[in-house]
Amino acid sequence: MSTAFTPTGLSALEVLDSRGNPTLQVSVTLDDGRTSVAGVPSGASTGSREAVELRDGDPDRYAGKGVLTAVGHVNGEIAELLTGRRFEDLAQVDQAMIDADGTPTKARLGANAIVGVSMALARALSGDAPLWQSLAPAGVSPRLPVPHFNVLNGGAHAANDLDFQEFMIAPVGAPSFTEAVRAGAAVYARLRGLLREAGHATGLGDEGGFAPDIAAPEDVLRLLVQAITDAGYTPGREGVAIALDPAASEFYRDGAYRVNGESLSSDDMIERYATMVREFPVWSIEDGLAEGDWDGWQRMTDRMGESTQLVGDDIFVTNPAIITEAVERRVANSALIKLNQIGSVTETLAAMAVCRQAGYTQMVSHRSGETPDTFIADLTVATGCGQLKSEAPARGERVAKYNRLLEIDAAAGLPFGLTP
Ligand SMILES: O=C(O)[C@@H](CO)OP(=O)(O)O
Ligand SMILES: [Mg+2]
Repeated sequence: MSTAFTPTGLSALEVLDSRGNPTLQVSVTLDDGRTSVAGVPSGASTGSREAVELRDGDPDRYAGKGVLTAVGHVNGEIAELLTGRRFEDLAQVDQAMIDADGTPTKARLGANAIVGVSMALARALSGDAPLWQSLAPAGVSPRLPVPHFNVLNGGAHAANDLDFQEFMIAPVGAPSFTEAVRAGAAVYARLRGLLREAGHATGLGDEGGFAPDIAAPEDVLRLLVQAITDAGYTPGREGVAIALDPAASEFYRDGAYRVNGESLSSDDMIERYATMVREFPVWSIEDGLAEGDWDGWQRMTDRMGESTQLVGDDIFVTNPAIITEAVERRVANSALIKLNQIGSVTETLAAMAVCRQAGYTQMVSHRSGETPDTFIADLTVATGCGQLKSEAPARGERVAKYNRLLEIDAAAGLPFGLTP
């Protein structure tokens, strides 16, 4: 990405995401004729410090509100800013958009507009090389990730009574990416069977996981262990482990965590997780506590950080400055990485660099509202972070990411697994 270039065409249009909400598709052309397109994802359980996704009119973003203002900004102000101008690299373009926006949260032009342009440009700049190759930071060895399949949905992603948002299966011990995908698909299929046999509904949540009416997280964990075993795998890090994203900000109200009718303090909640980790093969917990509960996070890291991956999502929002503060305060030991949470490719790579330097692991993530765009598959490989969550192996927009990784695996034969 070191050769200078000039964008000659830039445009956006409104398309639908996987939840049926409007989002942007951005197209870019460069002076040497390279073109590319990117689709912008959108979250439902968002952190309050995320870069601002511009929606038209009503602040109730999920009432089918459009993105025409953001589309207009790409077609108007951003196109005017970038086209015909010579740039040295993507970082320069991203900075130009950040400066033009002028707000700390990309609220004026819209993080959805800016990140779409940034992703489309990164892809155009890769030219004939695979995107993962051109995104790879110096000194980092590309790697195929352990896929994290969200096979059971609750919280803001499903209409059931389950407070925890995501129960993921993670084939940590698989010998290859292909085998990991097979394991994910097999356990998912077996889980469907178990739910049916128990008389539960097998309707799907927003991310393709099942959304049965099971209210206690421990009951779900029991079921997952059964599904893993029945599918012929060993539950745990040597086979198929479990990762949780309770998305605790969503059930934290008036200073207490509300889980399955109980009202729990931070310390109760930590105790509950410690028991889960002891009794079930849970290897990773994302957003175990709420985004504002930094003291609780510190205590949880103290208590569990040695043995369990503790991932910050809502609390970190892929923000390099917030992650830096977390490192200083010994909060969590891992960060979830979402491009649209910070709003540009350059800042996403910067957040991952902060993590690498601090010894924090990283898990690249989709959003609950997705498009078929596979950018995150390449980003995961490029940064060698070893973990991706793109959820259930059963919906086109999720499967697209896994299929892109299978393609990369077949073409490049890279190492697989968690960072050594
Ligand atoms: O909480 C999360 O990690 C994400 C993705 O699974 O959900 P959303 O995109 O709704 O924020
Ligand atoms: Mg999350």
